Amino acid sequence: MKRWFLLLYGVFCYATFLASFLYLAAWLGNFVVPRSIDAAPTVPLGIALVIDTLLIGLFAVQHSVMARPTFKRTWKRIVGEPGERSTYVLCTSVTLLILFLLWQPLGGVIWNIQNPAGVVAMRVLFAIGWLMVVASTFFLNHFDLFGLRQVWLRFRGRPYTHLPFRTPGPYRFVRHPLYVGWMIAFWATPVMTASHLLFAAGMTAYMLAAIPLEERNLMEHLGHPYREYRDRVGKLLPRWPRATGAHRQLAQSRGWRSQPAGRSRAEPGNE
Ligand SMILES: C[S@@+](CC[C@H](N)C(=O)[O-])C[C@H]1O[C@@H](n2cnc3c(N)ncnc32)[C@H](O)[C@@H]1O
Repeated sequence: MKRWFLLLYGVFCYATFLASFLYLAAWLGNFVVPRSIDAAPTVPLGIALVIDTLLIGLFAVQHSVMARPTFKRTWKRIVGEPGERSTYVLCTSVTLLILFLLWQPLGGVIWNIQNPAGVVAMRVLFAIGWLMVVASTFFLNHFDLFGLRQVWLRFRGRPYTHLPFRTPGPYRFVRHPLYVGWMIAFWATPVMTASHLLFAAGMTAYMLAAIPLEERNLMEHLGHPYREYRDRVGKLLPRWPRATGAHRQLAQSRGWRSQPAGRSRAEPGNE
Protein backbone atom coordinates (compact mmCIF):
# COMPACT_ATOMS: atom_id res chain seq x y z
CA MET A 1 0.00 0.00 0.00
CA LYS A 2 2.75 2.38 1.04
CA ARG A 3 4.79 1.76 -2.09
CA TRP A 4 1.70 2.36 -4.27
CA PHE A 5 1.03 5.60 -2.43
CA LEU A 6 4.64 6.68 -2.88
CA LEU A 7 4.56 5.88 -6.59
CA LEU A 8 1.35 7.87 -7.08
CA TYR A 9 2.81 10.71 -5.02
CA GLY A 10 5.92 10.76 -7.24
CA VAL A 11 3.82 10.79 -10.41
CA PHE A 12 1.60 13.54 -8.97
CA CYS A 13 4.65 15.70 -8.07
CA TYR A 14 6.10 15.14 -11.54
CA ALA A 15 2.79 16.10 -13.19
CA THR A 16 2.55 19.33 -11.15
CA PHE A 17 6.09 20.19 -12.15
CA LEU A 18 5.37 19.53 -15.82
CA ALA A 19 2.32 21.82 -15.60
CA SER A 20 4.25 24.63 -13.89
CA PHE A 21 7.13 24.23 -16.38
CA LEU A 22 4.77 24.63 -19.35
CA TYR A 23 2.99 27.51 -17.65
CA LEU A 24 6.33 29.25 -17.09
CA ALA A 25 7.11 29.02 -20.81
CA ALA A 26 3.71 30.48 -21.70
CA TRP A 27 3.87 33.14 -18.96
CA LEU A 28 7.29 34.34 -20.14
CA GLY A 29 6.60 34.01 -23.84
CA ASN A 30 3.15 35.66 -23.71
CA PHE A 31 1.27 32.68 -25.11
CA VAL A 32 -2.27 31.69 -24.10
CA VAL A 33 -2.07 32.44 -20.34
CA PRO A 34 -4.59 35.03 -19.08
CA ARG A 35 -2.03 37.19 -17.27
CA SER A 36 1.54 36.96 -18.55
CA ILE A 37 4.68 38.56 -17.11
CA ASP A 38 4.09 41.53 -19.45
CA ALA A 39 0.46 42.25 -18.47
CA ALA A 40 -0.57 45.82 -17.61
CA PRO A 41 0.50 47.02 -14.14
CA THR A 42 -2.21 47.19 -11.45
CA VAL A 43 -0.26 48.47 -8.43
CA PRO A 44 2.22 51.39 -8.02
CA LEU A 45 5.73 50.73 -9.29
CA GLY A 46 7.44 50.73 -5.86
CA ILE A 47 5.02 48.16 -4.41
CA ALA A 48 5.28 45.99 -7.52
CA LEU A 49 9.10 46.06 -7.30
CA VAL A 50 9.06 44.98 -3.65
CA ILE A 51 6.56 42.15 -4.27
CA ASP A 52 8.39 40.80 -7.33
CA THR A 53 11.78 40.93 -5.65
CA LEU A 54 10.37 39.03 -2.66
CA LEU A 55 8.89 36.42 -5.01
CA ILE A 56 12.25 35.85 -6.71
CA GLY A 57 13.82 35.64 -3.24
CA LEU A 58 11.22 33.08 -2.17
CA PHE A 59 12.06 30.92 -5.18
CA ALA A 60 15.81 31.23 -4.53
CA VAL A 61 15.46 30.32 -0.84
CA GLN A 62 13.15 27.35 -1.48
CA HIS A 63 15.25 26.05 -4.34
CA SER A 64 18.62 26.37 -2.62
CA VAL A 65 17.84 25.65 1.03
CA MET A 66 15.92 22.47 0.18
CA ALA A 67 18.83 21.31 -2.00
CA ARG A 68 21.51 21.51 0.70
CA PRO A 69 22.71 18.14 2.06
CA THR A 70 22.00 19.06 5.71
CA PHE A 71 18.40 20.02 4.91
CA LYS A 72 17.96 16.89 2.80
CA ARG A 73 19.26 14.62 5.56
CA THR A 74 16.72 16.07 8.05
CA TRP A 75 13.92 16.06 5.50
CA LYS A 76 14.58 12.43 4.51
CA ARG A 77 13.99 11.43 8.13
CA ILE A 78 10.51 13.00 7.89
CA VAL A 79 9.31 12.02 4.39
CA GLY A 80 11.61 9.04 3.83
CA GLU A 81 14.44 8.80 1.31
CA PRO A 82 12.40 7.83 -1.81
CA GLY A 83 9.96 10.74 -1.44
CA GLU A 84 12.52 13.46 -0.76
CA ARG A 85 13.20 14.47 -4.37
CA SER A 86 9.49 14.39 -5.29
CA THR A 87 8.75 16.67 -2.34
CA TYR A 88 11.46 19.06 -3.54
CA VAL A 89 9.91 19.04 -7.01
CA LEU A 90 6.43 19.63 -5.56
CA CYS A 91 7.65 22.56 -3.43
CA THR A 92 9.31 24.08 -6.51
CA SER A 93 6.00 23.86 -8.40
CA VAL A 94 4.10 25.45 -5.50
CA THR A 95 6.66 28.26 -5.31
CA LEU A 96 6.29 28.86 -9.04
CA LEU A 97 2.51 28.86 -8.70
CA ILE A 98 2.74 31.52 -5.97
CA LEU A 99 5.03 33.53 -8.25
CA PHE A 100 2.59 33.33 -11.20
CA LEU A 101 -0.35 34.31 -8.98
CA LEU A 102 1.27 37.20 -7.12
CA TRP A 103 3.68 38.62 -9.72
CA GLN A 104 3.02 42.32 -10.31
CA PRO A 105 3.79 43.57 -13.85
CA LEU A 106 5.85 46.77 -13.85
CA GLY A 107 5.11 48.25 -17.28
CA GLY A 108 7.78 50.08 -19.28
CA VAL A 109 9.67 48.77 -22.28
CA ILE A 110 13.46 48.35 -22.26
CA TRP A 111 13.76 47.16 -25.85
CA ASN A 112 11.30 46.42 -28.61
CA ILE A 113 12.67 44.62 -31.64
CA GLN A 114 10.46 45.30 -34.65
CA ASN A 115 12.58 43.95 -37.44
CA PRO A 116 10.84 40.66 -38.45
CA ALA A 117 14.16 38.78 -38.69
CA GLY A 118 15.09 40.01 -35.23
CA VAL A 119 11.74 38.87 -33.82
CA VAL A 120 12.16 35.43 -35.38
CA ALA A 121 15.74 35.22 -34.08
CA MET A 122 14.54 35.97 -30.55
CA ARG A 123 11.75 33.41 -30.78
CA VAL A 124 14.18 30.78 -32.07
CA LEU A 125 16.63 31.57 -29.25
CA PHE A 126 13.79 31.29 -26.73
CA ALA A 127 12.93 27.83 -28.10
CA ILE A 128 16.61 26.80 -28.08
CA GLY A 129 16.87 27.83 -24.41
CA TRP A 130 13.91 25.63 -23.43
CA LEU A 131 15.20 22.75 -25.52
CA MET A 132 18.60 23.02 -23.83
CA VAL A 133 16.94 22.87 -20.41
CA VAL A 134 14.92 19.76 -21.29
CA ALA A 135 17.80 18.06 -23.13
CA SER A 136 20.23 18.68 -20.23
CA THR A 137 17.88 16.94 -17.80
CA PHE A 138 17.88 13.89 -20.09
CA PHE A 139 21.67 13.96 -20.46
CA LEU A 140 22.00 13.76 -16.65
CA ASN A 141 18.95 11.63 -15.85
CA HIS A 142 15.56 13.26 -16.27
CA PHE A 143 13.73 10.71 -14.12
CA ASP A 144 16.16 10.99 -11.24
CA LEU A 145 16.18 14.79 -11.27
CA PHE A 146 12.38 14.81 -10.99
CA GLY A 147 12.10 12.08 -8.37
CA LEU A 148 10.44 9.41 -10.52
CA ARG A 149 13.41 7.04 -10.48
CA GLN A 150 13.51 7.16 -6.67
CA VAL A 151 9.84 6.21 -6.20
CA TRP A 152 10.03 3.61 -8.98
CA LEU A 153 13.02 1.86 -7.39
CA ARG A 154 11.17 1.88 -4.05
CA PHE A 155 8.09 0.44 -5.78
CA ARG A 156 10.22 -2.40 -7.19
CA GLY A 157 11.82 -2.92 -3.77
CA ARG A 158 15.27 -1.99 -5.05
CA PRO A 159 17.75 0.26 -3.23
CA TYR A 160 18.41 3.72 -4.57
CA THR A 161 21.80 4.33 -6.19
CA HIS A 162 23.09 7.87 -6.68
CA LEU A 163 23.69 9.10 -10.20
CA PRO A 164 27.23 8.51 -11.37
CA PHE A 165 29.30 11.57 -12.18
CA ARG A 166 29.19 11.85 -15.96
CA THR A 167 29.93 14.50 -18.53
CA PRO A 168 27.71 13.51 -21.47
CA GLY A 169 26.72 15.71 -24.44
CA PRO A 170 26.82 19.41 -23.54
CA TYR A 171 28.49 18.62 -20.18
CA ARG A 172 31.68 18.01 -22.15
CA PHE A 173 31.73 21.68 -23.15
CA VAL A 174 30.20 23.52 -20.18
CA ARG A 175 29.57 22.49 -16.60
CA HIS A 176 26.09 24.02 -16.39
CA PRO A 177 24.26 23.64 -19.72
CA LEU A 178 20.91 23.52 -17.95
CA TYR A 179 21.49 26.95 -16.41
CA VAL A 180 22.75 28.25 -19.78
CA GLY A 181 19.43 27.07 -21.25
CA TRP A 182 17.47 28.89 -18.55
CA MET A 183 19.45 32.09 -19.10
CA ILE A 184 18.82 32.01 -22.86
CA ALA A 185 15.11 31.32 -22.29
CA PHE A 186 14.82 34.16 -19.77
CA TRP A 187 16.67 36.81 -21.80
CA ALA A 188 15.58 35.99 -25.37
CA THR A 189 12.53 38.11 -26.06
CA PRO A 190 11.67 40.56 -28.83
CA VAL A 191 10.00 42.88 -26.29
CA MET A 192 11.86 43.28 -23.00
CA THR A 193 9.57 44.91 -20.45
CA ALA A 194 10.78 46.08 -17.03
CA SER A 195 8.93 43.11 -15.50
CA HIS A 196 10.66 40.63 -17.77
CA LEU A 197 14.02 42.31 -17.13
CA LEU A 198 13.58 42.06 -13.35
CA PHE A 199 12.69 38.38 -13.64
CA ALA A 200 15.57 37.57 -16.03
CA ALA A 201 18.12 39.52 -13.98
CA GLY A 202 16.89 38.12 -10.66
CA MET A 203 16.92 34.52 -11.85
CA THR A 204 20.31 34.93 -13.53
CA ALA A 205 21.75 36.39 -10.32
CA TYR A 206 20.24 33.49 -8.39
CA MET A 207 21.78 30.88 -10.72
CA LEU A 208 25.19 32.59 -10.59
CA ALA A 209 24.99 32.54 -6.79
CA ALA A 210 23.78 28.91 -6.69
CA ILE A 211 26.57 27.51 -8.88
CA PRO A 212 29.32 27.78 -6.21
CA LEU A 213 27.02 26.08 -3.67
CA GLU A 214 26.17 23.26 -6.07
CA GLU A 215 29.83 22.84 -7.01
CA ARG A 216 30.97 22.90 -3.39
CA ASN A 217 28.63 19.96 -2.68
CA LEU A 218 29.81 18.13 -5.80
CA MET A 219 33.45 18.63 -4.84
CA GLU A 220 32.84 17.51 -1.26
CA HIS A 221 31.18 14.41 -2.59
CA LEU A 222 33.34 13.61 -5.61
CA GLY A 223 36.63 15.19 -4.67
CA HIS A 224 39.33 15.30 -7.29
CA PRO A 225 37.36 14.22 -10.41
CA TYR A 226 35.00 17.15 -10.07
CA ARG A 227 37.85 19.56 -9.23
CA GLU A 228 39.65 18.39 -12.35
CA TYR A 229 36.45 18.79 -14.40
CA ARG A 230 35.95 22.30 -13.01
CA ASP A 231 39.50 23.26 -13.95
CA ARG A 232 39.19 21.84 -17.44
CA VAL A 233 35.65 22.76 -18.53
CA GLY A 234 34.07 26.23 -18.59
CA LYS A 235 31.22 27.14 -16.26
CA LEU A 236 28.73 28.62 -18.71
CA LEU A 237 30.81 29.13 -21.85
CA PRO A 238 33.12 26.61 -23.54
CA ARG A 239 36.81 27.22 -22.95
CA TRP A 240 39.17 27.83 -25.83
CA PRO A 241 41.02 24.66 -26.86
CA ARG A 242 44.31 26.38 -25.99
CA ALA A 243 43.18 26.70 -22.38
CA THR A 244 42.27 23.01 -22.37
CA GLY A 245 45.74 22.17 -23.68
CA ALA A 246 47.30 24.34 -21.01
CA HIS A 247 45.24 22.57 -18.42
CA ARG A 248 46.38 19.20 -19.72
CA GLN A 249 50.00 20.32 -19.32
CA LEU A 250 49.25 21.58 -15.81
CA ALA A 251 47.50 18.32 -14.94
CA GLN A 252 50.42 16.29 -16.27
CA SER A 253 52.96 18.38 -14.38
CA ARG A 254 51.00 17.85 -11.17
CA GLY A 255 50.31 14.19 -11.83
CA TRP A 256 46.51 14.55 -11.81
CA ARG A 257 44.44 11.75 -13.28
CA SER A 258 40.76 11.82 -14.31
CA GLN A 259 38.61 9.18 -12.74
CA PRO A 260 36.75 7.18 -15.40
CA ALA A 261 33.13 8.22 -15.76
CA GLY A 262 30.74 6.02 -13.87
CA ARG A 263 33.00 5.32 -10.90
CA SER A 264 32.11 8.34 -8.77
CA ARG A 265 28.74 9.04 -7.34
CA ALA A 266 27.34 12.52 -7.67
CA GLU A 267 25.55 14.07 -4.74
CA PRO A 268 21.84 13.39 -5.14
CA GLY A 269 19.64 16.19 -6.41
CA ASN A 270 20.87 19.67 -5.72
CA GLU A 271 19.22 22.57 -7.51
C1 LIG B 1 19.22 20.68 -11.88
S1 LIG B 1 20.71 19.83 -12.14
C2 LIG B 1 21.69 21.13 -12.80
C3 LIG B 1 22.98 20.64 -13.29
C4 LIG B 1 23.93 21.72 -13.76
N1 LIG B 1 24.05 22.77 -12.79
C5 LIG B 1 23.50 22.31 -15.08
O1 LIG B 1 23.20 23.51 -15.12
O2 LIG B 1 23.47 21.58 -16.07
C6 LIG B 1 21.41 19.69 -10.52
C7 LIG B 1 21.85 18.27 -10.21
O3 LIG B 1 22.75 17.82 -11.16
C8 LIG B 1 23.80 17.10 -10.52
N2 LIG B 1 24.96 17.23 -11.41
C9 LIG B 1 25.54 18.35 -11.85
N3 LIG B 1 26.53 18.05 -12.72
C10 LIG B 1 26.56 16.68 -12.82
C11 LIG B 1 27.35 15.76 -13.56
N4 LIG B 1 28.31 16.19 -14.38
N5 LIG B 1 27.08 14.44 -13.45
C12 LIG B 1 26.09 14.01 -12.65
N6 LIG B 1 25.32 14.83 -11.90
C13 LIG B 1 25.55 16.15 -11.98
C14 LIG B 1 23.97 17.78 -9.21
O4 LIG B 1 24.51 16.92 -8.23
C15 LIG B 1 22.55 18.09 -8.90
O5 LIG B 1 21.96 16.97 -8.32
